[in-house]
Amino acid sequence: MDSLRPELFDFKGVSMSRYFTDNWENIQNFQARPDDILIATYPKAGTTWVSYILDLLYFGQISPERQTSIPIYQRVPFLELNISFEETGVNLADRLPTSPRLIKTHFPIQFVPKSFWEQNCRMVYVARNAKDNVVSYFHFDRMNKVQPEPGDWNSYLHRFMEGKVVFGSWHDHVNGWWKKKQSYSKLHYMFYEDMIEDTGREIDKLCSFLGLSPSVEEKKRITDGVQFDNMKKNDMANYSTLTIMDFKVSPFMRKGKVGDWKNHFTAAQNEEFDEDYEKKMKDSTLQFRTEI
Ligand SMILES: Nc1ncnc2c1ncn2[C@@H]1O[C@H](COP(=O)(O)OS(=O)(=O)O)[C@@H](OP(=O)(O)O)[C@H]1O
Repeated sequence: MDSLRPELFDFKGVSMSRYFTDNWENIQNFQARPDDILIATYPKAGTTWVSYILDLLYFGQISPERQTSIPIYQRVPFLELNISFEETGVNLADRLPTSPRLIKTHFPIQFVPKSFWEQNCRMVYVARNAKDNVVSYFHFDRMNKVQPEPGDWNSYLHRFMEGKVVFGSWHDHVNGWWKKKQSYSKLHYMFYEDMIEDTGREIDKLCSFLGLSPSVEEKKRITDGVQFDNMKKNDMANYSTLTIMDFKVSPFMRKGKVGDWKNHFTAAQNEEFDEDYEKKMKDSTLQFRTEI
């Protein structure tokens, strides 16, 4: 399985691996529909969490069997994924029988296929503070055999700061989508830390953006079902059915916390990271919480 690990290379100014660029023409020519909902994130920012919430909001009641038979990564296809032994994300999305279609992407804003804009699709972006994000990404790259070799924590942290990880710079990603939100009204920008603080409140905001009004019981069922411990033991949400991931190295649903970075960063790494962060985020109005 180790031979599956790809190289990182520069693709149109963004560090990428072949698994997300090989199908480029088909991805860029993807035909979005007006009711498609694009769930966009930098990797490890809470994609699965929000995907599962959206899936429950739209289909939890009308097709409960879906919850016990179809893994989340098939219900919400990963648009740019192209691994030879799996169905491509584009094909999966094309064949989705549902309406709306929920589609996942980790693309920076400039890579989003143009038909999503032409169709004026709704988009949900989730951002997570950089420190917890890099820790989560490091453990993910250790256990996921189709990600480049992560190396040791210190070198990984430095590569993350330089944007030399798959999907490129965290700073460019969160800022690019944030800037887009100022001109594109159909983009709902969420924060992982807010979800941890009050999941119910964030579901309410999401519902108001989507024009949904679940009953009190339904909302309670969803809020409970998407709590970390419940998702962790839910085989349709925890990725345990995917063989490219080695859960003995690290589980997909790993900690689900704000502030785990403190268990990884040394004082020196933290200082260096903060200094670099200040420079890269100096023109941004985005505010993140690294503890709550
Ligand atoms: N319900 C819930 N509550 C809290 N945290 C949750 C939840 N579901 C997923 N997670 C955490 O999100 C991290 C995985 O991020 P993604 O789903 O974006 O991963 S991926 O990019 O789609 O591979 C990963 O974070 P870490 O635990 O810090 O590694 C998951 O544990």
